[in-house]
Parts: sequence; structure tokens; C-alpha cells
Amino acid sequence: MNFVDYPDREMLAIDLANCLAGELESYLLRHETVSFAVPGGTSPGAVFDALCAADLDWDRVHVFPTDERWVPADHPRSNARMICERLITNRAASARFLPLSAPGNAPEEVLAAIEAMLLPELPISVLLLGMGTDMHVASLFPGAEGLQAALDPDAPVLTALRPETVPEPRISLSARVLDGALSKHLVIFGEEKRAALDRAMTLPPEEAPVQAILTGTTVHWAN
Ligand SMILES: O=C(O)[C@H](O)[C@@H](O)[C@H](O)[C@H](O)COP(=O)(O)O
Repeated sequence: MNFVDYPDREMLAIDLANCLAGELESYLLRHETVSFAVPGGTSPGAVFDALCAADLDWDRVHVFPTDERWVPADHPRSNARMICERLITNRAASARFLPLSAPGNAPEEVLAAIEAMLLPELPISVLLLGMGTDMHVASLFPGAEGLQAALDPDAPVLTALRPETVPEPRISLSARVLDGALSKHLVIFGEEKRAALDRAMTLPPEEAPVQAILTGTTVHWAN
């Protein structure tokens, strides 16, 4: 793991956006398309605001969420909604967005269809993650029903989880798919998350799921 400490959140957002744009661009020099997996939550918002203005061949960039909340696409808590509003806009409006959702009555019903759409995008070229103070990444929440399956080295691409600590069921890329990304970044803000990351080093992935993706990851932190 590589830890980068920024003077403030604004500097982090600008520098991280430049770094991600550079990685996407250099990947596109050698490949027809690039896959870019991004988190929901609040932390990536300012990074997306800067990144969406980058001068890139965005129509060759395939963006998908690392995880999704089981809510309608226009719901205030939808990760797709946030990502489309903050990232798939400005110059990045021509990027291809692949939602982790499909019509169905429960997450388990739609996993196969979404997985079929994602398979050609794997391994993830560039991954950005956020982390909760409980040390979850994507929707791999400690103690959640479905966590063990999502941490399994032979896990399917996607897993349904039912964390008790959040209002809705989740669909998440499994740990092996996140960890298998060619380039991995984690963005966290504040002392509480920094302390949580330190604590995660001493715990197994079942208690601190972030553990499962830390090898080779660059952590970007500002207070
Ligand atoms: O859908 C989600 O909830 C996310 O993908 C999740 O893993 C997020 O990155 C963390 O919860 C951090 O969220 P904040 O950035 O809002 O603290």
C-alpha cells in the first residue's frame, strides 16, 4: 500500500483527478477501451467534478459502479444517479456507463444479467474506491449477510449483500474482482477514516473488508 497525504481536500481532488485521467489516457494508448470502476458515497464527488473536464477520448471509457444500492435509478441514494450527475457530464458525457442494475424483484434475480454485461470489461483497468469508518469498501460491509461469499477467492463477479447497518440491500463487485484491478486507488477523508485504516491492518478481511484490496493500492488522504 502507498499512502499519499494531501494538504487539503481540494488539492486531493485535483491531483487525484489528474492522476486518474493520466492512467486512463495511457491505458487507451495501448487498448481500444478502458474500464473504470468508481464508488458511490460522498468522497469521490469533488474528484469527479475535476475529472469530468479532462481532455480524454471519453467515448472509449467504460464506467461502472463498484457497488449499487437496491433503489430505483432516480432515487437520491442511487450510486448510478450520483455518478451520472457528477462524472458522466461535461467532456465525460460521452463515456459509456454500465449500471449495476436490471429490472427484477430482488438483487439475486438480476446478478446474472449484470455479470454478463460486465465480463468483457474485466479485469478492471482503473479502480477508485471509498471506505466507511466501519472499514467497508464497495458494499463489502463487516458482518453483512453475503460477506463471506463476496470475500471467497472463487466468488462470482457480483454478490448480493444485506448489511444491517444501511437502509437497503446491495449489489457489489466481489473482493477478488476489486482486488484484481490493474490500478487501485482508495480515497478517504478525515482522522476517523485514517484511524480506521490503521486499525484495518491488524484485522482479518471478515472484520475489515478493506484489507482484501490493499495490496498495491494507493490511498489518497486529506483531513
Ligand atoms: O455505495 C456506497 O455506499 C459506496 O460505494 C461505499 O463503499 C462508499 O464508498 C463508502 O461508504 C464511503 O462513503 P463516503 O464517501 O460517503 O464516506
